[in-house]
Amino acid sequence: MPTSPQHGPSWKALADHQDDARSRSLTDLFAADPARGSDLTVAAASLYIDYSKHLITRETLSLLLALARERGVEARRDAMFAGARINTTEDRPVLHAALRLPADHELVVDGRNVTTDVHEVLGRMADITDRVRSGEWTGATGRPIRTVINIGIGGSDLGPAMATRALRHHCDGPQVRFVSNVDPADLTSVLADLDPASTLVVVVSKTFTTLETMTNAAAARAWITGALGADAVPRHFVAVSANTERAAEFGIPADNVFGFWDWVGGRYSVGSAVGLSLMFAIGSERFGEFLAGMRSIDEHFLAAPAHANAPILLGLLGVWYSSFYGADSRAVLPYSHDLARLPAYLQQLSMESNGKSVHTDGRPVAVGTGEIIWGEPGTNGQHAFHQLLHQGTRLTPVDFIGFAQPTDDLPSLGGQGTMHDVLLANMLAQSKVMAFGRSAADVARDGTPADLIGHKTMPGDQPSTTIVAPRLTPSTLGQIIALYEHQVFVQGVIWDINSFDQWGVELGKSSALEFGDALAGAASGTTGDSSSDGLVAALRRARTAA
Ligand SMILES: O=P(O)(O)OC[C@H]1O[C@](O)(CO)[C@@H](O)[C@@H]1O
Repeated sequence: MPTSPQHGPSWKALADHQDDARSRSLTDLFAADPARGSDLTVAAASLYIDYSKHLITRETLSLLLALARERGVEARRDAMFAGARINTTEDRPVLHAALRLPADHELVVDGRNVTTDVHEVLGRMADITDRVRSGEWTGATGRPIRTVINIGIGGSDLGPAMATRALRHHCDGPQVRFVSNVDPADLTSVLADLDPASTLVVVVSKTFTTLETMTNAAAARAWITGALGADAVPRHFVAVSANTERAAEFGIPADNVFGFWDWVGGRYSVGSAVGLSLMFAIGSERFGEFLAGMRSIDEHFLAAPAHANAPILLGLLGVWYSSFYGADSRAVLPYSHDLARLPAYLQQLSMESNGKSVHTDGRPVAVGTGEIIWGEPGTNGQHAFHQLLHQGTRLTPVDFIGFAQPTDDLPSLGGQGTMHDVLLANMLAQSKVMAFGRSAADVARDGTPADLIGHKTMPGDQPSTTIVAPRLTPSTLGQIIALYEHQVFVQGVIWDINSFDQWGVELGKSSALEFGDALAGAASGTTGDSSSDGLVAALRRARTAA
């Protein structure tokens, strides 16, 4: 049984080393080690990752790598890829990596070759995708499908929604829209300009019990049947679920149900049938490239030695800041407008996975775990929250993500270079300024009045990783997703937490049902606390107010 990480010799060595390392600025570290800008980098598939602007020395790195060895990261990784039941609280294997295995790769779990099952579903997905995109699949009145609506939430929404937006340039199928929130404003606004006769609804829910999704799906069914009659459902609804019985009960015929398995966590499911809407948008071939991109990072994670293994290095850096520096959050700043939803996607991936406070055996965790992930596309964030990153008091590691080649480009204002160059120049400038800042002496040299020197001094030492890819394609998007998946995994192993359950969200779900009754006036008495009682009463009063 793994011990708590802080009891091992590597943790102690890192804590001692950190006392020493804290006094060294990034400016000092680069001056003392001019090669670090090229040495502290790692290549993974087509990603080039610079981690030189972190508050680490080469000694820190070797101590972190010793921690990874001590915590058995590589053995745990191998166990995950082999199908061991590492999701212990739910007694399940964790096999999202099997979703991108080639068809001839055998992986037997519980007596079944899971790759056969995966490719059977991928084949069915490709078949319906081709029929919808070609117009062969028609709605109940014989009209081809022009719009697909993905109804799902959490992992059944964020992955395909983020990826469909990111791959806008590769979308040449029906228009795909996403509905997730139980706020009726979401569904209503999405349906507003649509014709039911040319709309296909994909209901995505691993459990097929999630209240938000079932509510939206029922409302969408009423919208379809209201216009086209009850018999229209099989022509206008398909389902993606690990619970095929429930999907059938909803009225979706088995032929229209695309399964996946309990060994795929919701937040790790974009490569499964959960990606069906994405496949409708980009086609099955590009979806295959997306999976191959993920696979290329899986292979890197499996084969690269730890010191050159991107997910291991990035996972260790996440632990370094969360557990040793007490950093609460990490900003993810894609310098790509098409990746606008990546921070939201990574919020679920990381926070639902590692937002845990007990070890795998249920004992409380005594070190900082989990990271708050947030961010906006560059350059928008620069004019909103970067001030805090530049001159605030908090240590906030940053991930910059940029692409050498643009998806769109226009001439720059000055006519020199292009807007994409301006975008990239801003990314590079932000990572430099955050790292090295500007000293008081430098500010004073400019003739700045003494009373403004403190205000204009930039402390620097805001650490960052920069991830660069040639271009935003299905493959590179898949690579970025898999990189983060495995980073989250590495952190969970080091902290010895189960990154694959999410018991914490259950209580809120059952509590919401009770409040539903209270708001409707169906429940009598108290909700159990005076604040909630007051809020229910205020909402009920305000409903009847003019
Ligand atoms: O796909 P389902 O079963 O509807 O679940 C949706 C989401 O709800 C959660 O279970 C909890 O928020 C997520 O893990 C999951 O992605």
